[in-house]
Amino acid sequence: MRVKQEEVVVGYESEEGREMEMEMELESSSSSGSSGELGFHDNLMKVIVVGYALTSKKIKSFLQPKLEGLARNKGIFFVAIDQTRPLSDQGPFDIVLHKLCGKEWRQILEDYRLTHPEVTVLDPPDAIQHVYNRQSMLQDVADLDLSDSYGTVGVPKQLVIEKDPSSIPDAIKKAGLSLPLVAKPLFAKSHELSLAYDEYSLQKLEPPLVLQEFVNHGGVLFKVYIVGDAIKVVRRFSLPDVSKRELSRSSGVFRFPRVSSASQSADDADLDPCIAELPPRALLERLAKELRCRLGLHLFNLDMIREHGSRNRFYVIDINYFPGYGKMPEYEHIFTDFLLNLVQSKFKNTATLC
Ligand SMILES: Nc1ncnc2c1ncn2[C@@H]1O[C@H](COP(=O)(O)OP(=O)(O)OP(=O)(O)O)[C@@H](O)[C@H]1O
Ligand SMILES: O=P(O)(O)O[C@H]1[C@H](O)[C@@H](O)[C@H](OP(=O)(O)O)[C@@H](OP(=O)(O)O)[C@H]1O
Ligand SMILES: [Mg+2]
Ligand SMILES: [Mg+2]
Repeated sequence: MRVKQEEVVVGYESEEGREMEMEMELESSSSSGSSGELGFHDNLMKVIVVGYALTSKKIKSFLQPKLEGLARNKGIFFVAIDQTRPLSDQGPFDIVLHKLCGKEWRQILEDYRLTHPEVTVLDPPDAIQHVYNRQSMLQDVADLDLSDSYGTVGVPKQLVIEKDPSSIPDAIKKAGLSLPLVAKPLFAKSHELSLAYDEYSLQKLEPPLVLQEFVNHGGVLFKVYIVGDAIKVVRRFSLPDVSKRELSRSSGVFRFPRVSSASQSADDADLDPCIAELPPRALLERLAKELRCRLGLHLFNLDMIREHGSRNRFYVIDINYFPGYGKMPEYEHIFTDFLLNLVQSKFKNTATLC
């Protein structure tokens, strides 16, 4: 029997009814070829229903046919959440995957988490809010102050300008920030970035802002994607270094509307090995584990740069919740295994972020 995915969505009178129906779907899909990977096929334990509430842009980039196909082979079904209906009337879900804005939506999710502790909501709205603010997002990295034999990880010096732009030159001097500076909107949903060569030009910008020291890093950054325990790193081109000479000769502020997304992969580029060498695996594992725990998130990425000329002095400059996993190599396998493990460990009562 072939059950269309939309039919899997609603209307099971009992959990057993839903499982029976989905097992049939599983049997029919496994006869057309098994992935041979981690899955529930062989013992027909339980299928996993993942309700998702995502923008159409995110659905397009993330929920690609290859992901859905691989998931189905592992017994995972993605089901669109209907935002016009109560969440409790839908599903039942094992996992809720979401990235939507708004206070009202956050409240709906919070209420649902309280009334449905058996469902894993990826991730808790409060933890997501914490990384949507460019001041709080880096605080945990600063507190961690990671330093071991593999290297050090910090954050660039920064300050927040809440309101009055005329206070900027004094605030910069008082905080002892060195030029050049990058100015970013305090709220990370906005991606406009400006690079300032002097403190006075920054008065043109509209607070609330974060002003951050620009760190020379050879024009290459590392995107560290985290999906639960899994880590994948890719290289991307970034803003070029600013020399002392250039700094002394220039002034003004240069605006970049969406510098990060526009930048190309640097994985296949012919680069100086001192710049291109990926951060040490052991350092990334420690960092990811600590941040998963401190941030209370399963799904995020870090933008990391290596200070140019240093051996392994790294800075985290940005943290993004539920980033563009479609650009992460092998994300389909990594993500589906993550969902399986999540449900299995919840079932065995061993689920933990830390
Ligand atoms: N402190 C810094 N030093 C050097 N380069 C920086 C710094 N901050 C930002 N950049 C550069 O500007 C880019 C955009 O900054 P950032 O990642 O903070 O913005 P974003 O809009 O949140 O990006 P994303 O699309 O990853 O969410 C970075 O990818 C990097 O190239
Ligand atoms: O994966 P990286 O290069 O870090 O960039 C991501 C941004 O950080 C995310 O904010 C984008 O997702 P949203 O458009 O859902 O915010 C996300 O959009 P996408 O999922 O549509 O690709 C990416 O642009
Ligand atoms: Mg970024
Ligand atoms: Mg960002």
